[in-house]
Amino acid sequence: MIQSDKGADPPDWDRKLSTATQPRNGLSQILRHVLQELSLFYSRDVNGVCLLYDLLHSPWLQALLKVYDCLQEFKEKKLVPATPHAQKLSCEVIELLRDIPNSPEIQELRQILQAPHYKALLSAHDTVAQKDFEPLLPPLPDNIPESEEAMRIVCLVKNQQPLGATIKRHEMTGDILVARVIHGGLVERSGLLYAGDKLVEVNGVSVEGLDPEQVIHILAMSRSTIMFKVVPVPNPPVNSQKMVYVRAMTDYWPQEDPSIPCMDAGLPFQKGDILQIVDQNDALWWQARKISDLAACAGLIPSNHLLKRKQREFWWSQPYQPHTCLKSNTYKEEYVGSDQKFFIAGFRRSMRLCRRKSHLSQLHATVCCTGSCYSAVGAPYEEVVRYQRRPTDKHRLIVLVGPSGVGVTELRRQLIEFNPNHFQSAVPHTTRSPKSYEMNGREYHYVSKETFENLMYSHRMLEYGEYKGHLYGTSVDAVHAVLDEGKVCVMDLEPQDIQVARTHELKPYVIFIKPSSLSCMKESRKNAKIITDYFVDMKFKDEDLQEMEDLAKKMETQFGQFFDHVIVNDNLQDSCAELLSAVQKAQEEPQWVPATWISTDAESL
Ligand SMILES: Nc1ncnc2c1ncn2[C@@H]1O[C@H](COP(=O)(O)OP(=O)(O)OP(=O)(O)O)[C@@H](O)[C@H]1O
Repeated sequence: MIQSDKGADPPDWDRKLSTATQPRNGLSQILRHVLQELSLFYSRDVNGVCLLYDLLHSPWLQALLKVYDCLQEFKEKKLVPATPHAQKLSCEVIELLRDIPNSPEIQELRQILQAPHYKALLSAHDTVAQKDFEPLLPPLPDNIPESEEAMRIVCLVKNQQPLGATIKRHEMTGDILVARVIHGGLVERSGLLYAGDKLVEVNGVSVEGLDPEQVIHILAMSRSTIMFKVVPVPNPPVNSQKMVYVRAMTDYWPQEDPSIPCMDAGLPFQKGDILQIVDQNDALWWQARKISDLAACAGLIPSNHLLKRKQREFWWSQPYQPHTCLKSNTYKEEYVGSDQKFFIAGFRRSMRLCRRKSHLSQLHATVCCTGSCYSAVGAPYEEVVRYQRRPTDKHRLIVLVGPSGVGVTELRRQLIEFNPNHFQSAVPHTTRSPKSYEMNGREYHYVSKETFENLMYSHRMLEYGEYKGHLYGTSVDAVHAVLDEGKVCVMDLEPQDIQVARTHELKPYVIFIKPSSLSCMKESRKNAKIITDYFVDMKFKDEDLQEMEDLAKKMETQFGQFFDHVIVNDNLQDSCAELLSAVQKAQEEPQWVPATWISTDAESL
């Protein structure tokens, strides 16, 4: 804390400053004036002035402003090398030192001047000072025929980066044309070549009659500079489109796509990646880069339309397989955790056996196939925007997803127990009648089958299933009831139900709970129990863990594009901490969300 010595004389700041070298009109000078003014109030002991005086008077602020002023002065000066021959000068000094009687200082100076890194530094200095890094351009030919007047000679200096342009042969004329200029590449940054320019010569070699591959070979052989002679395209295309961000909903590997115009220019991506689309001029091939690497040159990706077509072709080329959904919903009667300290609504216990028995699972299987087949027929890209929840906005719904037994319920329970005033589950609906100790709206909302089915068919149910002849499910309104109280609603969903929850009103943040490796699971789940249909808890068998791992892989393959965060549930305490931090980030930090959640008139790609 900064303390002020009330009543004491103001420190002698003016004198200190006047002895220092002050740049004219610098910030230091302004500060000096402010302090002069303040010193009047300081002596009158005006409230708060001492604190401000001490702050402005602090040596670190003084030093910082001095540095700032020096930098400002330096910025205005034009940099001119003291000598462009520092290396030669250094050699001369070494020669002179030979004639001087030896002393420790002379010896040290000689050592410094002869050190290889120092010599390299001087050499680099001279290169820059003499500006001999600029390319030596070959002289223009004297006798340029009149017909070549419209030609342009472009010289590019090669560096480590690819040139960033593709070429093709015109089907009719056989001319070699620049097919596309890649955003962020050397060619694009030079602004000298455009898509449609006709190549006439490369490094003095005529390209007439050559294949694109032969031209590429000439380019590959060129060393430092490449000279193109081109007939410029009359109206070079201008990329005036705004940049769009999308979430990839499928994987794409250019190496496996024979239809890509230039495999080397392709951008591979995986579902869930956020891409910045920088060019959509071509109806089939767009240019994009990953937001994780925005400094990189863009790459080619199939357009929305083209990728959809590819997905459909692939889908139809597959042999028929009956659709088996990952998991359908079943509900245990209620949560009876042994260490439950207080009542928490909305906890269900599930079990594979029970699930298989469920009659409704068959019905649900057909419904949810649209979800599991999503990656095959759905939109390949989803437009996204950065969303930062405002403190007055409702909280985002937190959805936990994971294979049965991985610890979804355990993590959710621990999160709610951590702060039940902030985190809460939604109260589910059921068609069974309440037990004597149950209260409508506490354990469940008890409704008739007809009401339940109405909710189902009007899409007001986020999830539903059947257990022992009764329907169970969680409604959108039950989630809203939690959110309206200003709390964070935490629920677990089967992955095929995520799509139903993905609405602008709930803005779900999906966390995938993933099992760790089999060997780690065997160790960490030694004492863990699977909850069975008969309330007899059973230890995990090896095949349970293997099944969990297989299911997790399937979930990631089919639904990975929807996961905002992945937690590997190895150590329970670590996973709880990670869950808490992820949930906080979801509410407080900007996240990529579908553009349609933010503005209803967002254009679809
Ligand atoms: N990281 C962990 N380390 C050790 N035991 C764990 C861990 N996570 C969960 N468990 C235990 O594993 C068992 C199964 O967890 P849980 O009931 O949460 O599974 P689930 O994912 O909800 O599956 P289901 O939906 O089938 O009930 C519980 O006994 C739980 O305490």
